[in-house]
Amino acid sequence: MPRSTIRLPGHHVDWGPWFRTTDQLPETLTSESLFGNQRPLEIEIGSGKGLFLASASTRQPDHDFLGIEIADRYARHAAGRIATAHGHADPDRKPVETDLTGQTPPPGNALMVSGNAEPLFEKRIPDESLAAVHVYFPDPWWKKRHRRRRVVNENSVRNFYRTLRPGGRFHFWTDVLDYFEITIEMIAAEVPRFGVPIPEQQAESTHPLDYHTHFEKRSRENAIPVYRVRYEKPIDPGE
Ligand SMILES: C[S@@+](CC[C@H](N)C(=O)[O-])C[C@H]1O[C@@H](n2cnc3c(N)ncnc32)[C@H](O)[C@@H]1O
Repeated sequence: MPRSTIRLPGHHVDWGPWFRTTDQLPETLTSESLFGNQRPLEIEIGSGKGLFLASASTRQPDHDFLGIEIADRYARHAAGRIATAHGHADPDRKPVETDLTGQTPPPGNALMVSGNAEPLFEKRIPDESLAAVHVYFPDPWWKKRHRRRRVVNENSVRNFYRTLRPGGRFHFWTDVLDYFEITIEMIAAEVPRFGVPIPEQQAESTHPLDYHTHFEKRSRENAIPVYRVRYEKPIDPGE
């Protein structure tokens, strides 16, 4: 489904401190280097419009959340949504540019990065450092010859397993049955220590921003089935 042109945050939202380009990031990505604290760190790959990150980070102030989104305009839009969710929107704010230098520390427990998650997971996230990895409704790349472009692939699931701490979670939701089935088989073959996928439920929504993500909302409004699972890294990964 083609994506509509996305709005950038307005001047009334001070979103710059919630946004980074990849070259503004510290070399190693941890709660300490990104947020200056020791909270458990959760990463979402492909945050789209940022609904999950905005709601999860306000719901769980004792965790840090990093969203990585390759489409720059979406990453900026998502930073605006997060800033708004954390009360950094003011209709009376003067129309001044927000700070996009990456110098202002994130004012809360969430940060949006504009860039490709794959190289970041390859080298810049320490082993056993993450509390969770979230991938919701990744681009399907339907054609067989394009499947290697999927963000959940042999290499990325090995990196998810490596970077999750014992007990850490990998959440994977999709409305593409083929992606779901191939991924479940592939994880069983590539990272059998992840164990069996655990089905996840989505509660009924009471208002439009109550959905887990925008694609979840779209799927449910169109009665499209959604396949939702999580994996948990064993507490003793040697077992
Ligand atoms: C189908 S959208 C789903 C967005 C959101 N998760 C949701 O459920 O509403 C998939 C998103 O993943 C992003 N994406 C694709 N490949 C990526 C990558 N390698 N790194 C970061 N983001 C990526 C796309 O730009 C797109 O915004």
